[in-house]
Amino acid sequence: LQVNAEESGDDLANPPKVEEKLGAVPHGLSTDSEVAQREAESISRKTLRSSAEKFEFQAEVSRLMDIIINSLYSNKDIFLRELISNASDALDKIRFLSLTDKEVLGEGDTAKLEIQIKLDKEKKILSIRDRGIGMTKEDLIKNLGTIAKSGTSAFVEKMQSGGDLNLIGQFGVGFYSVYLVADYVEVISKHNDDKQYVWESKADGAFAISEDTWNEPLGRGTEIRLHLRDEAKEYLEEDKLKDLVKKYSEFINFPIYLWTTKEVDVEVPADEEESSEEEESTPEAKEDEDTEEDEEKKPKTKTIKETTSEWELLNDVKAVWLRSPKEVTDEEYSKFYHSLAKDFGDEKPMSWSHFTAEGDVEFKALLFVPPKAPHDLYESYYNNNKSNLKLYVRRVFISDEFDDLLPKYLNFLKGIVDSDTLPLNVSREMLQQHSSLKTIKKKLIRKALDMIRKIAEEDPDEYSNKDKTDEEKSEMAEKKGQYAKFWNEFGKSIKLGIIEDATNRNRLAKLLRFESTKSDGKLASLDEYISRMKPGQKDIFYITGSSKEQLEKSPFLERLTKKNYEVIFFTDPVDEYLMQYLMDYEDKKFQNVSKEGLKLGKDSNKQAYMRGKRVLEINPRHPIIKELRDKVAQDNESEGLKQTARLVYQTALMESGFNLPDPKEFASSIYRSVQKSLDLSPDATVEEEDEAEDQPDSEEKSSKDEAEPSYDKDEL
Ligand SMILES: Nc1ncnc2c1ncn2[C@@H]1O[C@H](COP(=O)(O)OP(=O)(O)OP(=O)(O)O)[C@@H](O)[C@H]1O
Repeated sequence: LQVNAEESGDDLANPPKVEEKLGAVPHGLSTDSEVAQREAESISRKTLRSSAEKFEFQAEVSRLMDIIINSLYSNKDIFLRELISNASDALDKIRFLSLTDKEVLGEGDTAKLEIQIKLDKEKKILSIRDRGIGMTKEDLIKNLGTIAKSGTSAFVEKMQSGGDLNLIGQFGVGFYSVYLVADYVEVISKHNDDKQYVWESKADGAFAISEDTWNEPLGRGTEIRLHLRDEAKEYLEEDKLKDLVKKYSEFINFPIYLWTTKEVDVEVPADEEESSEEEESTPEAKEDEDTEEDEEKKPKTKTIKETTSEWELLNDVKAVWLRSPKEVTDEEYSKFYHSLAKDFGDEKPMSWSHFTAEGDVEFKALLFVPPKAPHDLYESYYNNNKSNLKLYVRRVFISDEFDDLLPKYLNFLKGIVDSDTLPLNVSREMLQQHSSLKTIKKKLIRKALDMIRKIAEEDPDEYSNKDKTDEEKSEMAEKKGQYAKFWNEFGKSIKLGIIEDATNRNRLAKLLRFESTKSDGKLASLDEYISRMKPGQKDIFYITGSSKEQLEKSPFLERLTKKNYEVIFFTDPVDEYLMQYLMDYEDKKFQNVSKEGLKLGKDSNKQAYMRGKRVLEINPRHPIIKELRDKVAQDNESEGLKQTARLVYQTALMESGFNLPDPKEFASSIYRSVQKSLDLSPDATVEEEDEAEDQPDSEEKSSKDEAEPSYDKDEL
């Protein structure tokens, strides 16, 4: 596991001395005196290099740096994992580019995808170097100072209200944590498309950039040099760094080496006097000696202490997800989650699912439910298709921003997917179109929903556990309250799922929790509601409003509670919308108790029907009607008509307050009337849709409604 510095030929291994540099300036651009001056300037740390181009940090970044440099935060260790994580990201990027263009890797040492850490005790410098993608001059200016990311102000706000600095990585500003331990930082970087540059800053509002004409050429990649503060001397200890890498960066997928120096015993030839004495012995005496037993022979060597240096590998790069789940301990899963999610809080993930999918599309996946929702979970929800899963193809990292690997509502999950089926040597765009992705997505959703269901099943507080014995419950004590916690953090995502994912609507509805008139201040599920339904009760009753307190005063509610019906309180703004999609559950329809229709089932249905019909027929400018007309006018072939029928169906549902007795039939009748008005062929009707077959016409349906009231009039 150890690499000799001489063999590796690394310049970190043999830092050039100033005298050497003066003799042969690597890039040949500076005079000797300039080099000496810059070297002196950088070491004195009084000012940034005088000849450098100066920049001001963007205001938010500057505030962030102030907070960090003045922080009394005790866990300063975190800077190392942030730098290693950045180095690993940079290596992932160049490896990805090399899939389609091998040349980008370069040759010799430059092509080695690894991370190196080196200490200079004398100058108090800690250096971390990667052979990743590197940064151009423009990248350095943008990434390290002038463009504030969305997370910058969020993090500053968090810090000002006493937040935890440990979470810095989640806000995308991890680099700046270097100022917890250093008062002066240099970033030396070389991108394939640019010259080598040095970025430097003392976190005093400004940074400087110079073309690097004095350091050794990096080939490609980035070296971060931290000039440590006096109180951060501990980071010059090899053992400290070994511990930190073990603790925080164990799961980095590239080798991390530390340049270690140690004293070792070495055998050297015994000195000349002793050997010459031996040479002088007589031939007879020599013969006698030879015939004596071997073990009595004294070695002609001696042991001395010598200082040697070598690269020591600190991590084991075997990917957790490729191991068998039986072999991975809970602690390892937990640590892997922290490193993957850059979530270094104290809490374990709520749950995980580690599985292999086999068949036409093969992949391994490891999904986690985080302990907490990230600060920006629902920010720009509708414009963001990017999942939080890292996609690998045969162990090569492809992207952590892959579109549509999971549906949006599951974007709170973290994890990795490693596929054997996807091709390696194609662009990200082509990969994005690959047919296997649909299957992967489908399987991931299933597994994710199963994992969430299990959180509930294993929670002794959950209704589903009522039939468990006390012993089983005590075994599950650790999971007590987990589902309520899940619901608190991610309940909204489940509701969005019900709205967006028709295929899994029922599965998601099982995960729904709410308070009700009978839930006793706790959360209840729909299954629990059904189990408490009164004999003869056909529907699930709910009421929507801004708070439970307000709803409890509602006269609509009173009418039902008097008769001992349970009513669900939906108080989240998204609930009203949710109930437009969740029309039934286990064959029970949902009824809003504050809608007029509740008086009589038959009236309710008929009224809703008429209301929807009126909206669609009377308002020709309704956007859906307009779209419908355009579609039908453009294309009266069956595909266009099917789409149109679907549109009408959805609109009908929406416009009628989702109380339609039979929306398909309703859609059908509206559709026919639109067709008529456009004078299209009577053959091309919605009946072409499988689902719409054998529907009676609307008149018949209305009379059927009357014959089948949903409620017993007397009961209500
Ligand atoms: N070693 C590196 N090689 C190449 N680019 C780097 C390196 N370190 C930092 N960068 C660039 O600087 C940017 C800012 O880094 P920073 O650590 O603040 O945020 P981040 O890496 O995007 O997010 P996080 O802190 O969550 O890792 C990165 O996005 C990357 O573009």
